[in-house]
Amino acid sequence: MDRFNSSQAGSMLLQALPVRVGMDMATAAVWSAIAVLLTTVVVAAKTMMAKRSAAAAAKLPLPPVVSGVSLIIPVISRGPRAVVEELYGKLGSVFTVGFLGMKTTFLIGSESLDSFFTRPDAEVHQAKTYRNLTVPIFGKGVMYDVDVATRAEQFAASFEALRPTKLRSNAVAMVREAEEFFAKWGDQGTVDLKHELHLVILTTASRIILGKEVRETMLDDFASSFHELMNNGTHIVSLFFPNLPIPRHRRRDAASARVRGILARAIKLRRASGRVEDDMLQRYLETKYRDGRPMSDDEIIGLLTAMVVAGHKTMATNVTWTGAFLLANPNHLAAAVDEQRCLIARHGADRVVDYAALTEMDTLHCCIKEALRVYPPVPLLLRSVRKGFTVRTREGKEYEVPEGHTLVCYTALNNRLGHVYRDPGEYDPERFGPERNEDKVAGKFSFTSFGAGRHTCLGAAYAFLQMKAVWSHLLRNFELELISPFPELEVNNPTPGPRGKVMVSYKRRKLSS
Ligand code: HEM
Repeated sequence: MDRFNSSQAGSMLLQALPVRVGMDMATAAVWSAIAVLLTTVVVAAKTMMAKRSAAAAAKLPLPPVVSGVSLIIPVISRGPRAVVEELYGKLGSVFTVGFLGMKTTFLIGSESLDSFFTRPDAEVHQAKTYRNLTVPIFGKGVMYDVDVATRAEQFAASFEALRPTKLRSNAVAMVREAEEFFAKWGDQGTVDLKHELHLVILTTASRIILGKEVRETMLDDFASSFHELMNNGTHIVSLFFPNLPIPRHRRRDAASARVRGILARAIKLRRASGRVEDDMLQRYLETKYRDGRPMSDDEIIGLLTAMVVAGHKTMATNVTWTGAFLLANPNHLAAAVDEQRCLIARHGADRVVDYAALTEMDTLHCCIKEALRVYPPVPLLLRSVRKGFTVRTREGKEYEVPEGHTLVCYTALNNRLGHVYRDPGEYDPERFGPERNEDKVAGKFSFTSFGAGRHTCLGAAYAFLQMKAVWSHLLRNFELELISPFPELEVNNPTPGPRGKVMVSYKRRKLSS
């Protein structure tokens, strides 16, 4: 292309020169010769430069490689994070794991992650790696099963329903749902907090995302089918072999059919009622693609499922970890309770907690964010390389990452780097306070629990509001105590949460200023 442009420029020069100087044939011949010479020199120089830069690129080494087979036993015995951390210590912030002919390159730390988060999909592709897991759950024709442009339109419709103006009304619904849900608890008792929090998050999502029809008439059916879908559809095996004929996948597919049936009924009811509601279902019903085509029912069902999946396990997991950490750390619990006391003193005990009040809860915000840092609900982000690129490591080395590699942003380690976070293994919400701001000062990809860049989470603001609505209600209305051991992390799950039950005892109280 460059060569073509240079020749073209040369011939244009040849055509233009005689006219400009208005000369005789001899002079024109001299100028023509000069032009040919110049063109030849330019073309030769460009070709040489192109060859040199290709040679330079070719000379860049590939990242150091380690055999995946040698990691199987360490991963099983010590867990993936410990193993990746050890490789990071030995090989630096960029390295490749080779396994069964696949090459997976880990990019650790803010300095190495730029290409992962900012390159266009044509070069660093997101969908391919997530398709296996999501198509059996969301169905075909949505999210990672469509081209980038269609997905962008589908996300734009979803984002419309998550805008700050919408979040104001969502916040009221979130607080109301929390009040109604916990009103069912007695004056004192013992509960599995994990189970309860999963339910309250799902109940609220069913109101704000799926709408009144599901919330009021089909919630139990939806909750049990959705639970079955998530339990069976998100195993690590499904990420690699989504259609393996195993009982787990048969249960997943049956649950998926039930969820689809429920959502199809909700759409029908909404259409028949002629009502216009303030929820995500309404948003999709009113959406038209750029070419004027409305969304099909199948697409709406797929997107509604996708939004509940994207938000439910992630938020439910994180509110549970937040609870476990607060109940295991009395000083941070006391700080979060004090903040609620101050807000009650400032606004009065009777003022309903609304969007403005939730956004004032900075201490609680940091407690939630710190749980997201320590145990990110999505610990592993994936991409595939379609066009090779150069990466510069924190240690100052340069590598070529070639086409065909899978890329990993391993948030579980990225969020715990010692040069970014002080005592990274400690639960310390104050690290996000204005004095320390540890994630901000260390580079823009230091905290990747919501991803970053091109595909950053669309629901982060929604998620913080929802999680604060739940915890501000609990802090104001209950004294809680963790009575089971501090939970361990689930294994073999791409979105791991706390393993087993998280038992707490509660006693009702009315917090005052
Ligand atoms: C604590 C809660 C949440 C966490 C930890 C979380 C985490 C993430 C992460 C890590 C990504 C980036 C994936 C990648 O780069 O490959 C992401 C993307 C996304 N999230 Fe969330 N999420 C949460 C809540 C939500 C909620 C409540 C919604 C919607 C209701 C949502 C909708 C989305 C969507 C649509 C994307 C895709 C964005 C894109 O690819 O352009 N998330 N989320």
